[in-house]
Amino acid sequence: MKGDIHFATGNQNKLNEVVAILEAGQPLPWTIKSADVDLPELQGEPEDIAKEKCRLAAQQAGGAVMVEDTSLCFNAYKGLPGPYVKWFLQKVGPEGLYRMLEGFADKSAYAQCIFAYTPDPKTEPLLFIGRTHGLVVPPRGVTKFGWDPVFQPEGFDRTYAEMEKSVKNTISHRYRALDQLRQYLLKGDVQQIDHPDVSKTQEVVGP
Ligand SMILES: O=c1[nH]c(=O)c2ncn([C@@H]3O[C@H](COP(=O)(O)OP(=O)(O)OP(=O)(O)O)[C@@H](O)[C@H]3O)c2[nH]1
Ligand SMILES: [Mg+2]
Repeated sequence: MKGDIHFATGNQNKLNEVVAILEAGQPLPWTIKSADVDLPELQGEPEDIAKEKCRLAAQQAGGAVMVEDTSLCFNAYKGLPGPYVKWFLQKVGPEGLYRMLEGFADKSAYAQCIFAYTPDPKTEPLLFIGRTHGLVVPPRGVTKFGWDPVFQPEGFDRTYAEMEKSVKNTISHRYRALDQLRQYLLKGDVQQIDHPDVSKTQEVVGP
């Protein structure tokens, strides 16, 4: 047992998926704890956002920390709304996201998840990027998680929202990024330096 890694997020749906993905794969010799820290919505390129988010989370949480930032990127919009999809979703909902592409023949998009991991607050975060390509379609399926009803991954005739979670969690942007982080943690010589001191933490995946 190597210690704790805090997954800092304010999004319960992300946490549920991360737990399910980690539990379905090769076990990690770390305990993953959730840290409900309030992270700012930063601006810029997704890679820079994920790194800075990780630095801020590590300062709050101490010890080893992972965060993720998710983008939904329309090819017709050269990658927008990208990391700003959260605001678009809040204002116009999934239906409005689909309508943004109404005048465009190209409805292709990709979902991108970037995990950033640091073993301690002083170390530059490492990035693990996962993309799933697909189409933006009129909403189908139960709206439980953000834009899931309008994203239909390549090779499927169902949207993320219509799929079993166990299927989404083997092809999703989140799975693809988290699996790389898992491989890194299993192979890498990762050492924990500080002991985390977060008040709002909860063990979610044990070794
Ligand atoms: O339908 C969805 N399927 C997904 O798989 C998914 N992953 C993220 N999202 C949404 O996209 C925005 C990302 O913004 P985001 O990365 O800043 O997340 P967040 O602010 O909710 O949490 P966090 O930053 O505290 O971790 C937020 O609106 C999330 O709800 C998803 N929606
Ligand atoms: Mg956020």
